[in-house]
Amino acid sequence: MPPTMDMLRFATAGSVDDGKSTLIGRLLFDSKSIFEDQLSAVEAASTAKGDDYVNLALLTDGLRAEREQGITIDVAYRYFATPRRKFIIADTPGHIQYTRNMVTGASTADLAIILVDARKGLVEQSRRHAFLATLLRVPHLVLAVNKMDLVDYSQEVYDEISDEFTRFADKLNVSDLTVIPLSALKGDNIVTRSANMPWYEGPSLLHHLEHVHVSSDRNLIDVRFPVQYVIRPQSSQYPDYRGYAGTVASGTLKAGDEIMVLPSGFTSTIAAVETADGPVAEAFPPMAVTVRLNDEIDISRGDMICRPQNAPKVAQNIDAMICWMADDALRPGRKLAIKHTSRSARAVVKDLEYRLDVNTLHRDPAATELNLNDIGRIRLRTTQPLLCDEYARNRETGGFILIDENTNRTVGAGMITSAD
Ligand SMILES: Nc1nc2c(ncn2[C@@H]2O[C@H](COP(=O)(O)OP(=O)(O)OP(=O)(O)O)[C@@H](O)[C@H]2O)c(=O)[nH]1
Repeated sequence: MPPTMDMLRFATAGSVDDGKSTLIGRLLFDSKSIFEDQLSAVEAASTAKGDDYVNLALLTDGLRAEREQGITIDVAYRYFATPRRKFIIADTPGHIQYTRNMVTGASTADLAIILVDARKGLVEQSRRHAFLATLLRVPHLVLAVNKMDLVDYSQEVYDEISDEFTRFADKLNVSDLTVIPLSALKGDNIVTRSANMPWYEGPSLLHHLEHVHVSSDRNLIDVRFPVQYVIRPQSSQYPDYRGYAGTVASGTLKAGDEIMVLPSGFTSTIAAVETADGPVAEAFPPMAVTVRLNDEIDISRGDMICRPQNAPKVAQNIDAMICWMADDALRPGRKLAIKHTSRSARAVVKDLEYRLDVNTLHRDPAATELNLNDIGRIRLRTTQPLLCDEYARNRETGGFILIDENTNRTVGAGMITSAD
């Protein structure tokens, strides 16, 4: 099995105080990946607060505070591992600008955990999180019904929340949903099945995270290799060396494959695929590699290597779902910078087709603007063609971000629905 396949990236989402920090702390703690010194600091802080247990939220919050001293990073990534798998958690602070954070954290995730407080049941944000996760095509969704200890581990409470959420998820076409009752604080159903909930027959959270099948989620069919750098050492030792470096977005590449380069349309065959550690027999997503070709053709940054019979669209009219992330509203006529794969261009918003009410899934075609955290469908015209696919088919070549050219801030995340 390829080395990157035993890794799971997941994101957590929940409203304030649902227990996200406690859950992440618990996972890190129980998988023994907390550094001893951090742990003793947490113990000291917990004792100082008069808690009679180690407050794991302090750990996550402490790490988060460190990160918040830097201003540009919205999402912190944490790592832990079990003998079965490596895990990357995108920890997205819940309160402010949660759409922005969730989009950032979930856009590359294999799985999203949506937390709810068992005492409160589903709230508006739970539906929004579920909607965003499906909009971002996160392949696996977990509804974690937390704080079960505070509802006497009641099956009735759990069933009601689980049923209501499952009905909502059906409307969204969630492809894989798992609902787990747990207590992040007490550790029920986190690593092992809890004796407090004998009526629950599913897996513990960690067992599910270790076993959920993700390798088939990756698109290994459509070859898409956006060129990030052209490497020409210009040294007398390698006078003719020319390589194209980038990250495989989808598909597999190996020596001998016929390829086409867009937008030029020139064709060639792959001479070799190389990494920092030497040549490899095959490259697959998300490997960072350098591709060499058997013909000398003109290729620059932002070009795309694909297969002659399976090419992305070359398009300037882009229809997309947008999550708007800025305080100032998005209106038709606005000009923005667009970043798509390794390509940058400028774009103008031609039309706002509708704004979506995430709770009811109702479309409002009369809407004239998108405000902070709004989701809607827009039409863009770009100055240069994008080499793109529909997001439903390819998360890498179907996604883009919009940037305000005055402030250089990311103000929107887009998922292409069609392009011509
Ligand atoms: N009884 C009980 N309390 C819990 C559980 N999980 C979290 N809590 C408590 O709920 C409160 C909020 O937990 P946090 O982990 O800080 O919540 P959060 O969602 O991360 O909140 P933010 O970091 O502010 O977004 C804390 O007092 C926790 O100790 C649980 O399973 N059972």
